Amino acid sequence: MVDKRLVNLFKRQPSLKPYLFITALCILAEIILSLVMAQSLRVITDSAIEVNYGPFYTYLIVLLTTTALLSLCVGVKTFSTGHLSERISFNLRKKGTQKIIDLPQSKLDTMHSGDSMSKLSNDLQLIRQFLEYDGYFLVLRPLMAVTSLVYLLWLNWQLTLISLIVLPVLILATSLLGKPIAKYSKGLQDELSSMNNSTQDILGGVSIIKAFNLQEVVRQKFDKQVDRSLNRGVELGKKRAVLQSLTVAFSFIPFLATFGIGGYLTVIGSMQPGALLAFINLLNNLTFPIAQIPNHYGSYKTAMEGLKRIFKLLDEEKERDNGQTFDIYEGETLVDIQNLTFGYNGNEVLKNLSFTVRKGETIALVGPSGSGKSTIFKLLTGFYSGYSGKISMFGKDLTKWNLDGLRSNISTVSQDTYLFPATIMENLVLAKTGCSKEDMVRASKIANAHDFIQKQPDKYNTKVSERGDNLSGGQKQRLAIARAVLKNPKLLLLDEATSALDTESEAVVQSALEKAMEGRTSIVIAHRLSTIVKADRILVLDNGCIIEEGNHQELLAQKGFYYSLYHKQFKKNKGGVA
Ligand SMILES: Nc1ncnc2c1ncn2[C@@H]1O[C@H](COP(=O)(O)OP(=O)(O)OP(=O)(O)O)[C@@H](O)[C@H]1O
Repeated sequence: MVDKRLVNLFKRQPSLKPYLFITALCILAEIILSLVMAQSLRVITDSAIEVNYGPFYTYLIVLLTTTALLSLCVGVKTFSTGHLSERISFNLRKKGTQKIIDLPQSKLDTMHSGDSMSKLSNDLQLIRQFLEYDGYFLVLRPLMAVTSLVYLLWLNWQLTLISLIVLPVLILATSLLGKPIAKYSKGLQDELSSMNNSTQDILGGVSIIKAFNLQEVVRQKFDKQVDRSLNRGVELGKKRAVLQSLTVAFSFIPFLATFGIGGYLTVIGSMQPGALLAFINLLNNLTFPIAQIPNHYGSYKTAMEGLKRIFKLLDEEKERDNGQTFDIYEGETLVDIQNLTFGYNGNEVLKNLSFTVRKGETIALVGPSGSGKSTIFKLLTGFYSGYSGKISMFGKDLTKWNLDGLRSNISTVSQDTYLFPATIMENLVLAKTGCSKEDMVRASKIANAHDFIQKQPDKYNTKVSERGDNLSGGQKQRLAIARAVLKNPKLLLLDEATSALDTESEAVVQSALEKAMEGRTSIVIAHRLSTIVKADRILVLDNGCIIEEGNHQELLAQKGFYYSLYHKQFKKNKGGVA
């Protein structure tokens, strides 16, 4: 009955055991105290009618003590369930975020960030609410109902059976209505998740939306999504409303029966007034919990749906963390690729590639868009696996490398530069923990970044805003180059896409890239003629195959694919962007 994962949540956190124990004690105490309270009411009433002061005062004290203990119990229970729910939801959030960091890039590329956000916010909130409130009552109320029933039967079994004649109808009605509630809750969670995805997409692409005047289209699409979620929410609300009113209606019938028949029995002297009072008091503990159980159960189902979605993320396989970090490599061939074939989802993108990169060389990758240049980078850095053929990095097979170890030897400057919302200095030093200020300034100078950093309001301590919006595209790229240089890598992977920059900025970035490459081994996805001309070797890719290889002059002399690419793309840009 109880979801195994829920049990495991507690099992995995032994530090929560004391709080679970306290919560269980509170449940037990509440049950016992409610029975004591009913019994006290009974004796107090009867002894007052019989003018018997001894038991009257004794039970009055018992009643007052019980009330005080019940208040204490509620306080302790609120603290312990609050603690449990917070600890568990924080732990899940921590693990979920950690898991996202640990996922392989191939998995991340198929996920939507909005969906992950939904798991770590909406779903977690539902779990938190359940653990803090409904979970407690889902255990307490059935137990309370059973003990109250036993006490009622002991008090007057005939009246109990008559009063509870409608109980099966109440249980049936509430459980029948409880099922669709769980179904609608799941639908609502899925809708909320896809709405989160859209919000994330809108936030990420707001400038494009404005630039292309897509506000109305996006608004309408989003409105439709909001309407769908709203309808689900309204439907859920309707079902809950029917459930609530049915519950109230049915739970009143036992009281009416008790008042009528119990009142009559009291008048004719077959039942003591105190017993009637105790009966009514405990009847509340029986019918009310039963009526509420479907609500708590609905919340349980919703929370378990959320937990299932979170566990789906937590159960994803991590990027491999095995392998070795090898010592400094003294050989000449840094990269050796033999018969490399690779595809995404069964579509071959790289076909039987073989090439080497020797120490100190600059290799330029050129080829039409979609020919597989960036994919080579993704494989060399271990972001994607599942290739056939052999990739040897720094003298060792890539599969033998520990990925952190491998990546510590490589710096990548990609087309999209990501800067963290932190200071410029923090963004730079993450490349090399413990580097000195001098190292950082030196790297920034190589990347043509030092001068513009000095002009920022707080120099190296200037805060970069979200997505680096307070910096120009060229400045962001130069910071990314500085970060790459600061790492002092054995291999530099550069994507030279400077097309988004104006001519002046592009020249500064280009010179930064050239300085970064000096004296290093680099593979460059080349877009500029100057880079291609200076490259030791050019690999010409088309449709995932290396179709030509050589330096600029050799390739021109071949008058093949490169020759026509050069005339179509590079020559007209004369040192500019392809
Ligand atoms: N994560 C992915 N999932 C599925 N297909 C992908 C993925 N990444 C790239 N591709 C496909 O692989 C092919 C090669 O892409 P790649 O990015 O390597 O080309 P490229 O030569 O770098 O292109 P460009 O010069 O435009 O950046 C393309 O057809 C692309 O659609």
